[in-house]
Amino acid sequence: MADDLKKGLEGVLVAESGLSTIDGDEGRLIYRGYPIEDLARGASYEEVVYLLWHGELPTADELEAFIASINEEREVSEDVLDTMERLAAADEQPMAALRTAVSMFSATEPEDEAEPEDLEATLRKGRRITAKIPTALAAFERYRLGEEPVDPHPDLGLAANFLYMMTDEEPSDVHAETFDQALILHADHGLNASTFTSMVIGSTMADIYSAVTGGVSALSGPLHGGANQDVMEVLFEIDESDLDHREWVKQANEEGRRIPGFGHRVYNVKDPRAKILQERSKELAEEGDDKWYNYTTTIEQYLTEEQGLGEKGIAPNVDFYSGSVYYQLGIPIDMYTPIFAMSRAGGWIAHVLEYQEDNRLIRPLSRYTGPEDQEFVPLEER
Ligand SMILES: CC(=O)SCCNC(=O)CCNC(=O)[C@H](O)C(C)(C)COP(=O)(O)OP(=O)(O)OC[C@H]1O[C@@H](n2cnc3c(N)ncnc32)[C@H](O)[C@@H]1OP(=O)(O)O
Ligand SMILES: O=C([O-])CC(=O)C(=O)O
Repeated sequence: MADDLKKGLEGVLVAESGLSTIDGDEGRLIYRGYPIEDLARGASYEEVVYLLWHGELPTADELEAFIASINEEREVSEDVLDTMERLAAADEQPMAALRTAVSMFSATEPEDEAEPEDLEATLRKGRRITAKIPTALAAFERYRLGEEPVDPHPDLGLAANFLYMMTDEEPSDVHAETFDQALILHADHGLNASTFTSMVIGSTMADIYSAVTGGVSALSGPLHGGANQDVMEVLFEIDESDLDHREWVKQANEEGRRIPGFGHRVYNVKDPRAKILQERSKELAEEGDDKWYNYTTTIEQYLTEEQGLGEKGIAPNVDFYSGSVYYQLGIPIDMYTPIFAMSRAGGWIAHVLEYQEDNRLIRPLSRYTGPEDQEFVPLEER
């Protein structure tokens, strides 16, 4: 039995994958050989999902067919809508509503009899999940606002359509493009905690709905996707405090409080996605309110240079700048993590498909530290 314990599985190699790779020292992220910067600049979210699922960028015809096959699956059942309405009325968190919705999608899965080994069927189910997540999430938001859900817009892509369904207004080109880029940047990231969760579930040959529901659950935590909401909460806290934002951060740091959006298991330098989102945040700030952009850049500079976090390899991760981007797009704060899930679903599905092609049950070991040789005492004698 191996006896070297790797807490948090740090540095443990558990699979081979052709999907994405990270250079944590150089700050590079690559999806199937393409630098994230090129994809963010030139592709759409749907193109990137096609790339992840099929291994190659689509031709124009392939993309058109792929988008059509997603768009025709956008509707969610009345049961899902009713549930979103009830959860909104009960003041449930959108991430919990999304977890419930994804789990419910399987009730209307037309291929629920397909064998788990039928990866073509899994791919089609993956398309249905990808198509329905924005609809369910937007409906939840509409119900929270006391409004009726908005039907999907047949002419809008996944990113723009989500903003449209949430607000009942077609987004500007700048907003739609920025949001599409954010989705691209969040689509995949090696064996992060939520992807690994989906893979573990997939490795039991459970269905893709279970794997994605598990991914949503794992992403929700503040150490993972939940940090994007926390960043904005911290910015509000700073704004409301009497302290200047540098002083606030200094004090928080001295109190041992972790700054959300900083630090990463793999990156020792600034996350390349944070760099792109920072640029987008700056552009949006130039159009409107530059307060949040200024806070984030000053805090980054202060923590990295003056507090020396940079030297320790603790730098902004993707969550640090996504919050101020989404805020400037007018998206409610508790929607940030569900939006991350909306994008990452593409990556979860890709990893499950890839792993199940040559599946082996994931089942690591733990070292037993409990007592030995206990003598059982019957209940009535205890
Ligand atoms: C999409 C994503 O999931 S990106 C990550 C989103 N999460 C966050 O932004 C939450 C804040 N960050 C963190 O909590 C961590 O950096 C994690 C969870 C992301 C990574 O955790 P790990 O790889 O396990 O690192 P670990 O928790 O061991 O920290 C290593 C060192 O960096 C320090 N550190 C890590 N993150 C931070 C932070 N945000 N602020 C200050 N110090 C930090 C730790 O205190 C520790 O210092 P020490 O060695 O002196 O004790
Ligand atoms: O890779 C990680 O551990 C976390 C992360 O940045 C992501 O999932 O995008």
